[in-house]
Amino acid sequence: MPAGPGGESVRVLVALGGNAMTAADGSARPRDQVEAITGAMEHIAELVAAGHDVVLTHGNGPQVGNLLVKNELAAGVVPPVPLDWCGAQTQGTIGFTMLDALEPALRRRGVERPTAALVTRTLVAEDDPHFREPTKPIGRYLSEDEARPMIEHGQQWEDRGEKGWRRVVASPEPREIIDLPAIRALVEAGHIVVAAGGGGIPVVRDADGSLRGVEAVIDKDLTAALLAAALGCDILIIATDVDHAMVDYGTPDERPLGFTSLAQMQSYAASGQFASGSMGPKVDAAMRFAQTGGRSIITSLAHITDAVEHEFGTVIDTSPED
Ligand SMILES: Nc1ncnc2c1ncn2[C@@H]1O[C@H](COP(=O)(O)OP(=O)(O)O)[C@@H](O)[C@H]1O
Ligand SMILES: NC(=O)OP(=O)(O)O
Repeated sequence: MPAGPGGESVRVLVALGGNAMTAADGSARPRDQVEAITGAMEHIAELVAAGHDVVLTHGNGPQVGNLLVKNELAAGVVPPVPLDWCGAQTQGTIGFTMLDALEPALRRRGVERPTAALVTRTLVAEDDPHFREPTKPIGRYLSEDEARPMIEHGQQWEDRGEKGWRRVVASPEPREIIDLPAIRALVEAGHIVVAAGGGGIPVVRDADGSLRGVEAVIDKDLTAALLAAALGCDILIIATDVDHAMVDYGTPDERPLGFTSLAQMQSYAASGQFASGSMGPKVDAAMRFAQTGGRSIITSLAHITDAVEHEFGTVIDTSPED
């Protein structure tokens, strides 16, 4: 019998980190991406084969940053496209690559399910203060010396610790998933859906009601929290490259968080335990979904079935004292 923590089949939204779709050293050649995604889809197929109703979303930080650089470098030869177009292109590329890998992984487990990857728009506010203060790291890590000429050229880069420097771009708050009705219809019709990749293509609504893409990269974990609540998911899994969120991370006293009440997590977050641009938004998204009454789990991709069925990872839930 397929089982969630209480022995039942559950609806799970899995948000896959952009890093899970590149080689361990960050290399993003097409074959690195196909290989990483193929590995990731084995874990997804295992969760589906266990009987759970799975919806997928994914990051695009490494990919959208690389695409932006290609556009900038080729600007004298072919017309460059804006960042929101780059984001849309990553949804297409990552989406179809996920489906190509997921379908055979399901078949090997005797599961036949229709799949779909949906180009998804996410509404943001044009006056969102995050347009003025870029926070979203994208693309490759470079040394400070390599980043310096780009900074002098007007780009914003940030010291991201031991991995190096990374370009940062605007990342407005996701307000509404425009294509939610289509996602819901496909999910209810039994499809395994990949949606809202890279947090969704950021769009603003003009006075006449029409939508227009804007240059930004939305945090996919924050959109995932919105999507999970809108689809009535029981569990949001934020799958990344660490088994647990940790406190005192990177110090000799670091320790993994297991089951943690929402109130306790809020207190850790308020004391600055989770780095911005990496674990910070994951914890933020996890807390937002827990606040809607769901269960959020932050863990590594390899442990997603364990996370659903045996509460592995950092599990955030409302407990009676919350
Ligand atoms: N408190 C923390 N606990 C665990 N990991 C942390 C913490 N703070 C920062 N990190 C870093 O966050 C990374 C995961 O975030 P990120 O690289 O953005 O993942 P993804 O691409 O999977 O979305 C981990 O590899 C780890 O280096
Ligand atoms: N858009 C986004 O959040 O991508 P990453 O998960 O790759 O950072």
